[in-house]
Amino acid sequence: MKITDIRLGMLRVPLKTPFKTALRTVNSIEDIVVMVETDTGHIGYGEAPATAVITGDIHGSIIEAIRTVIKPKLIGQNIADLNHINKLIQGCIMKNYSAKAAVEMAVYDLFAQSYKTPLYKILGGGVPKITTDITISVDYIDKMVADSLSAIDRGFETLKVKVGKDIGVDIERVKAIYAAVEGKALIRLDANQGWTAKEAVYALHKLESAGVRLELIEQPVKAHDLEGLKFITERVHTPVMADESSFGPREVIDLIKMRAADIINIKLMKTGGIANAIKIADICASYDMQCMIGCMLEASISVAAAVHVAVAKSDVITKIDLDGPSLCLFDPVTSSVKFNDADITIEDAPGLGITAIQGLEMLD
Ligand SMILES: C[C@H](N)C(=O)N[C@@H](CCC(=O)O)C(=O)O
Ligand SMILES: [Mg+2]
Repeated sequence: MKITDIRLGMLRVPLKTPFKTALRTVNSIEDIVVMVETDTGHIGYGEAPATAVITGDIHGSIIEAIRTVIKPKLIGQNIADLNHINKLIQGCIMKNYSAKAAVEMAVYDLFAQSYKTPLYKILGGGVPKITTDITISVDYIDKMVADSLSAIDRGFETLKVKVGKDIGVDIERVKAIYAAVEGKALIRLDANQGWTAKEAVYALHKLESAGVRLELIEQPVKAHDLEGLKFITERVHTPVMADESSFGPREVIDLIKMRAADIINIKLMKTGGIANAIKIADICASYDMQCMIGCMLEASISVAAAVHVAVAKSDVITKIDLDGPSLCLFDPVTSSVKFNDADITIEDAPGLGITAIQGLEMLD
């Protein structure tokens, strides 16, 4: 099975409600879809969101990186040579992790299709059923409480509560949500780099001493502020998770050696794809460290790839934040990965099992 072409499309999906974090507000998903075509007629699918504030990637850079750098290296390559192809993708251009991830997951899709097997089985197997949290966007306190209660009504048992806007209001936001959902849902916080290290310690001590039990705090400080992350990790009981501070395996090794965080959030758009995500999971496992697998604001093609990774590495990936499809007004993708609010399952079909994408605009 040889690669004959790589085609691109744009997938637009409106969100149910605006997605608001300390970094940005978004009303719809607009992702680049990658289709890797082969001489056997098989097509592998991938997807890349333009999360400029986190990865630096924009639509134009994703398209250009794939068209002008990655594609010429991959035409003619045999899908059976998966590791060789991965090396070409990772080595042909610096950074551009979302473009690399989208192409690499399409190649993995084809590799698994060539064995007529679901991707997670090729990655090591597992039980094809996981449970995700749901994001509660940062907003007025009453709105966040109402959103939390309606998420619980939809069956979500873990809420990823966005903070990081204003430390005083953030403390009140979390107290109010905790009072409303205590005993019904677990709360994890994500400040998306919005606090200083001292503010984070202050806020977490206030919350801890008020009896608010949090599962974890994700990325309280700026991505580059590893010393700040360590300062917080050493001073609070709440586990600290690195998100924007950890992209690839090298950053994760640095964070572990510094003891700067307790948990790592793996995202395919930060690692540049599945191979590095698995590498990070294995590094963390060897240090007895847990991981989350997360997503950007992404539709269900790339999130499906993350679901396959989560299932195969469930020994170390113990926390799931794959709520992109649940935030969408509808799912335009038909695949073997079924997103049913908190419950995500994989049916038995080769590769990522994608059979149709509604409303895809071709870019070439
Ligand atoms: C969508 C997911 N729950 C999430 O919050 N992901 C990111 C933010 C992604 C984005 O801005 O697109 C995170 O910070 O964990
Ligand atoms: Mg985060």
